[in-house]
Amino acid sequence: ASAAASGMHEVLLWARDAQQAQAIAATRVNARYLPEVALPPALNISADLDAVLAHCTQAPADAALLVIATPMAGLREMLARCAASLPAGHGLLWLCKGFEAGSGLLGHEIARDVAPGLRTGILSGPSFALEVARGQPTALVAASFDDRLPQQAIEAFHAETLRVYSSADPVGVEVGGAVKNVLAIATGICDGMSQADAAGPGLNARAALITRGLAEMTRLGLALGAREHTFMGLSGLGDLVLTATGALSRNRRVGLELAQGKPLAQVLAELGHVAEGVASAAVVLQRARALGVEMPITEAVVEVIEGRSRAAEALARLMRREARAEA
Ligand SMILES: NC(=O)c1ccc[n+]([C@@H]2O[C@H](COP(=O)([O-])OP(=O)(O)OC[C@H]3O[C@@H](n4cnc5c(N)ncnc54)[C@H](O)[C@@H]3O)[C@@H](O)[C@H]2O)c1
Ligand SMILES: O=P(O)(O)OC[C@H](O)CO
Repeated sequence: ASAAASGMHEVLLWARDAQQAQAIAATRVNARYLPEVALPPALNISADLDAVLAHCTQAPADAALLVIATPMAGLREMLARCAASLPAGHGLLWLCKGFEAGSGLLGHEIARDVAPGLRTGILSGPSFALEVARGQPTALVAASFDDRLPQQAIEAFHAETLRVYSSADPVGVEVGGAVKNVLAIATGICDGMSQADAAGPGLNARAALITRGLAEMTRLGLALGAREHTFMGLSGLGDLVLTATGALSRNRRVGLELAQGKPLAQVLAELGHVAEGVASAAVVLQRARALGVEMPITEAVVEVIEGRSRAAEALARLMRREARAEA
């Protein structure tokens, strides 16, 4: 919202917590989630979703764009509420990266269920919110089955410090965004073990995890109907490298702290933000198994998250796997 409001558009930010919305409007700072960033004066803030949606309906369908920025757990409800209020053909993007716990669905599959009349898609790619909000250079990808929606995203967000590419492969873009979170937990665990023991896994192991992680992300994506080259792009390799190695990643931090032996519940309580890879890991594995896709790194992450393996055992099991062709 901050990025768009710095441009030429009218931007309305909805927050579900009325007190928080009031505080943000009064102080121009989101003290709980982005305390370092001063919000643009042009940004309007409201806690009344019906009023926000009614305002959107006044604009022609091609001139207004809704962006859902909740965790994956809130996407279904938000899509349903938007679909109930917006006229058919309205454009809507989400930023959520994950598989829905329970249903095991990706965002575009949920949208097909609950918002079939809207033109929907994903805005994804390597983008720590803090850097985007500070105006640090970032490249994103907007993906949709609708051919006009990526262009709308470009018109809304493409600017001097934010490049927006378009993609017609929402499946690949969503698989990349969801699986990289699980792989960032894996590299966090690996790096946490390296920090604890100089004779433990090191930088070679991290590079191997990222590369073989990309291979398993691609295998799942192809089985779900994605295009292979998407995984070499911003939402695949790009977001994987960022999240697996970047100190701002919450998923990576979960892995680092699990490697220190902290219980998952404590790690999540201290984090205070969503780490989507935690909820997505088991779902990724479930969908992979249903499709006959092997995802050994994801399997190791699930074992550690569920407390069935210690990090060292999970790594040893990965190393004992039979030799195979790289491709
Ligand atoms: N933070 C980042 O750098 C970043 C970058 C790109 C994409 N994402 C993705 O965006 C999504 C949100 O991440 P975040 O970092 O903002 O999470 P966060 O935990 O920091 O903040 C989540 C926000 O959503 C609100 N929220 C939670 N559940 C909700 C619900 N059911 N309905 C409405 N609001 C709800 C919370 O009150 C909070 O304001 C995730 O899927 C994440 O993977 C995050
Ligand atoms: O902090 P993370 O691990 O949720 O990652 C944030 C973004 O998805 C990075 O692109």
